[in-house]
Amino acid sequence: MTAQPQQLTLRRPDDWHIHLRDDEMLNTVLPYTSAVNGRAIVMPNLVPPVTSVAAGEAYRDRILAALPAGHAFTPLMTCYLTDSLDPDELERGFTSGLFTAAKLYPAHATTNSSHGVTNIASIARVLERMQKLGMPLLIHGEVTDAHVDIFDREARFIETVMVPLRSQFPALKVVMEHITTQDAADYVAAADETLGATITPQHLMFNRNHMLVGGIRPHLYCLPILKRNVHQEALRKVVASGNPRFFLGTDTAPHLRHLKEASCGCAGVFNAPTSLPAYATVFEELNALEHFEAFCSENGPRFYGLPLNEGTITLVREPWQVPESIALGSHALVPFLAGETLNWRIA
Ligand SMILES: NC(=O)N[C@@H](CC(=O)O)C(=O)O
Ligand SMILES: [Zn+2]
Ligand SMILES: [Zn+2]
Repeated sequence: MTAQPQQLTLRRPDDWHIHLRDDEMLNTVLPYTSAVNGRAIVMPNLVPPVTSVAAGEAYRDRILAALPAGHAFTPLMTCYLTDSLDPDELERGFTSGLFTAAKLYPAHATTNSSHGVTNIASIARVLERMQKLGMPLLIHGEVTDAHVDIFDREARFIETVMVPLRSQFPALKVVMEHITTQDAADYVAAADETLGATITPQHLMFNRNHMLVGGIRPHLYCLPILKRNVHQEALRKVVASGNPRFFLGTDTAPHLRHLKEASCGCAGVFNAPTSLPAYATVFEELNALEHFEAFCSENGPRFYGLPLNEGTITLVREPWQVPESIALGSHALVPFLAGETLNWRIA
C-alpha cells in the first residue's frame, strides 16, 4: 500500500473555459480564478456578446482593472461567432494577440447564446480563415432542435455537426468544450491531435441522479446537463487514462442565487472557489494523481501551442468546509459543493 500524499505541488495551472461576466459580478468572481491560474480562456457570452476587436479589448481592459494586486493572471480572450462575423475582423483580433480562439455557440443552445450561429454553412468563410491561421475553434457541442431530448443533444451534435465540420476543415484546431458523454469522450479519444476537450469538475463528480433524486438541486444544473452514471464513469476513465487531449476547463458560470433557485432557474455552476480541490479529489479517487498535473497545467497549453506556466501551486491535505454562499452586493452566489467538506485545500 502506498502512503497517501499530504501535499500536491504542481506547475501553475490554467483554466481553459470560464465565464467572468462583468461589472460587480466580475469583481467578485475573478479573484477566485486569478489566485490559482496563470491564464484562462474567457468566454464571450456577455450581453451583448463580444463580437469585435473593440469589444474584446474593452472587456480585457475591464478584467485587468478588476484583477487584485499581486495576481499574475492573463485573460485569454475569445470572439463570439455569429452568422455575420467578418473573417477579416477575426483575423485582426487573432494576429494582434487579442483573441486566442473563437467560440461557436449554436443559437439558443445555452445561457446568452441568442446571437449564436444558426448553421455552419453561414460561417464557412470564417472557419476557412481560422484553419489557415491556426486559430482554435471552441464549441458548445449541443444541437438545439426542439424535438431532440436534452440528454441526447451532445451525442446528436457529434454526428450531425462535428463529423461533417471536421471533415470539411480537417486541419482546424477544435476544442469540444465541457464534454459530458461517453460518446464525446470516445469521439475525442479516437480523433487526431487537432481535436481536444475540456471536462468540468461537476461532470466528473456527479451524474443526473445527484441532481434529481431526493429533491432538485439547482446548483448542479448546468449545460450540457449532467448525464446518466455510465457517462460520468466514461469521463472519469478518460481523465484517469492520462490522455493528453483532455484538459482542465471548469466552465465556472456564476448566476445570482435567486436566479438559480427559481421556478425557471439559470444554467451554470459557480465552481471557481472549489474547482482545483475538486479535481484533485477526483484524481485521487481514481488513483490517477500521476496524471493530475498534466491535466491541469500541461495538456491545455500544449494543445493551444502556448508555453507552460512558470511557478507552482500547492494543495495540502487539510479538510475545510466550503462556504454556503458568497456575498455579491445585496445578493449572493452559491459555490459548487457549498457546505461540503473538501480534503484538499490550496496552500
Ligand atoms: N454552462 C452553463 O450552464 N452555462 C454557461 C454557458 C455555457 O457554458 O454553456 C453560462 O454562461 O452560464
Ligand atoms: Zn457551453
Ligand atoms: Zn461555459
